[in-house]
Amino acid sequence: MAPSLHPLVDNGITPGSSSFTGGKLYCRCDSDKVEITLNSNVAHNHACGCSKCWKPSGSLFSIVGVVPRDAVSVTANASKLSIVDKEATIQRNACKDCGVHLFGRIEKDHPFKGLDFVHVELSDEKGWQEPQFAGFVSSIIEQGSHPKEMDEVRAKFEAVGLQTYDVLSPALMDLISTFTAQKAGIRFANL
Ligand SMILES: N[C@@H](CCC(=O)N[C@@H](CS)C(=O)NCC(=O)O)C(=O)O
Ligand SMILES: [Zn+2]
Ligand SMILES: [Zn+2]
Repeated sequence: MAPSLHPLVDNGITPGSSSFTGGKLYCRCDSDKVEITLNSNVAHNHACGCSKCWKPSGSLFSIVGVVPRDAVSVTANASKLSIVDKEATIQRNACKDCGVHLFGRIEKDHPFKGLDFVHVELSDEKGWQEPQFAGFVSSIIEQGSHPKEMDEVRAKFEAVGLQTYDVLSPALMDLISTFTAQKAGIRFANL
């Protein structure tokens, strides 16, 4: 049987709603769930194959998008949250009991500082932006996927209309490089 990429991808992509303005995320504990309120839809939602992003069990990929950090609040059971790796660029706040990552925050100087990383499958609401692309695809090999399965994995993404990349999409890589260039003193006209 072909491996599951992610439940939000395997059977085709459901488009989100441009008028959707946010909702709540919950961890997967049976009781005393951590609750996060997002006052925004996500942007740049995508599949990520890296080893650090939270994935549902049985899935090869995470689905992760960003929201302005001002749009994120912990509205219940904040005491259950703990940062997975304080040294990582993205400080992923996970539920200590069920392991789900509720939000990832960047505190250091970085092009994506000010944006929090979230997984919209933790919400019951419909309307979240649909995945736009698949990134860090080759990284699944580092977690045990066979190199010979990669053609099939990329073909499955392409069949549902998602482009695959081995880092991020060109638009996001351009943003990162623009930030790096500006930090080095390069000034671009009309930007
Ligand atoms: N091949 C590496 C890639 C890790 C990586 O660079 N992940 C990206 C996408 S989430 C990133 O921005 N990481 C920053 C971080 O995890 O803090 C892995 O799978 O662990
Ligand atoms: Zn939990
Ligand atoms: Zn990732």
